[in-house]
Amino acid sequence: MDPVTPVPSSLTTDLAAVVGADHVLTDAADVAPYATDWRGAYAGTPLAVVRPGSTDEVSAVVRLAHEAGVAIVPQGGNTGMCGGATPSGDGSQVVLSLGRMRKIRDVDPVSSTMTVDAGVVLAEVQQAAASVDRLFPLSLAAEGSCTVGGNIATNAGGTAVLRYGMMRSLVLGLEVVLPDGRVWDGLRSLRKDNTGYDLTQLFIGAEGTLGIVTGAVLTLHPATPARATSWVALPSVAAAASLLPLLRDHAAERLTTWELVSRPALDLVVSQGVPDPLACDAPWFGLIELAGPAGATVGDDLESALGAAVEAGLVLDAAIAGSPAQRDGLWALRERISEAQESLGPTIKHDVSVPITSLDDLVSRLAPALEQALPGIRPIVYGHVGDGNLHYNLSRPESLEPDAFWARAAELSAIVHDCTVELDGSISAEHGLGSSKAAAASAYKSEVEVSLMRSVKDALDPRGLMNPGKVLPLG
Ligand SMILES: O=C(O)CC[C@@H](O)C(=O)O
Ligand SMILES: [Zn+2]
Repeated sequence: MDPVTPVPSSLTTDLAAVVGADHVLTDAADVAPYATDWRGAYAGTPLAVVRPGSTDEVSAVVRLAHEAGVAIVPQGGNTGMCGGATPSGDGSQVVLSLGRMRKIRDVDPVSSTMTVDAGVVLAEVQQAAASVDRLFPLSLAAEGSCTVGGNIATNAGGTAVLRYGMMRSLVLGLEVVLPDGRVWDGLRSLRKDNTGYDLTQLFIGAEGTLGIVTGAVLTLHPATPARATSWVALPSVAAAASLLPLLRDHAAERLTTWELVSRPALDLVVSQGVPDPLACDAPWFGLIELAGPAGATVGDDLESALGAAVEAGLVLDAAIAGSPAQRDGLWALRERISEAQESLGPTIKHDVSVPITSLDDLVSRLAPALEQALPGIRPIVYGHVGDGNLHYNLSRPESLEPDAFWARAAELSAIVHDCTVELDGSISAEHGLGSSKAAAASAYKSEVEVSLMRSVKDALDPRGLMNPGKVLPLG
């Protein structure tokens, strides 16, 4: 990386000439919402916040920053989990918000594609797909505020990955502003394009460290208005894992969601007013959803699957949603956990995945190890069991002050991550690395893998100005 160049005082004036003075923010109060993430877990001090309104403006902003040697932190809905969109604290970085780029450029129900600006909110993409009787299946709790550019940058997951894959399975083409300001127009909607390195996939999940995604061609799926949803009580995590092949045998590709919720996670959302449909004294619970086209017999499939599961001792009790309102109630039990946990103080988050057959082992090893390290610690465990992905999130013992708990984060995370890696897992299944997990991920990867990643970064961003310190640690 170049030595730090003094920032020319003309930079903000030049930026204002590109995007308009109203869209270059420098006052502390104006930049505050962009300086920290939604949880307030990561905070920085940007040199300025710039809000371009088009790809050409993004390109011109990046070119100016490149000439000035100033680093850029791209930001979408600011709903990330790992500090990936938060600037450093030294006032040297410009936050580039994509929030004004909100056009749906094209919807094509015949080829089942949609072309969008990066700043379009995920829920708007879902609605635009529904308006032509199609489905955009990415679904996650932050869908009302996260943006498609952020979903692409982080390769977002959510609750329908089991059936549709992660964001990288839903993108056909991209438009990217490169670190020197050039624009790569890869907005192709081809299903087959076997012409060399897959640059589209390279930018997905790169967290803005290789360039800024400004537009995307998304792939749509057939609408699934027939839904059957159930909340189940489970004897163990092993039962949850064994249930997956059973559900698949009964529902095949109609199985969309298989989510796991631990007793403490359920108690937390219930304590915040979400009704518990079972009142069953079980240690684990789950949310199952089947979806299909109009007329599909998903209700019958679900009932026969649950009957077989009860007979096999994998399910203790089950409630099936009888109306859309009841379905929303069951989903709230799962989707409200993340926000509800914030009421217990700072959360030390872990987003780990292991082979599904090792989930039980992971949970059985972690609970005693963490309790021994910090008696009274409260793990709030839940996640996407069908993907082998658990959010093993830790809240402080009631008697421990938040700061004292936060000070133990590295040590507690090492316990979770070491165990995950011993079981051939990943320390970031769906949230990405941001600044918080970049160093840990590099430490667990082989030297060969890290050096390949560094080669890619150096080739595309030789001056290290695109979201420095994210994905790969500095230095
Ligand atoms: O807050 C979290 O750790 C998880 C958020 C999200 O990925 C979820 O699955 O609810
Ligand atoms: Zn998740």
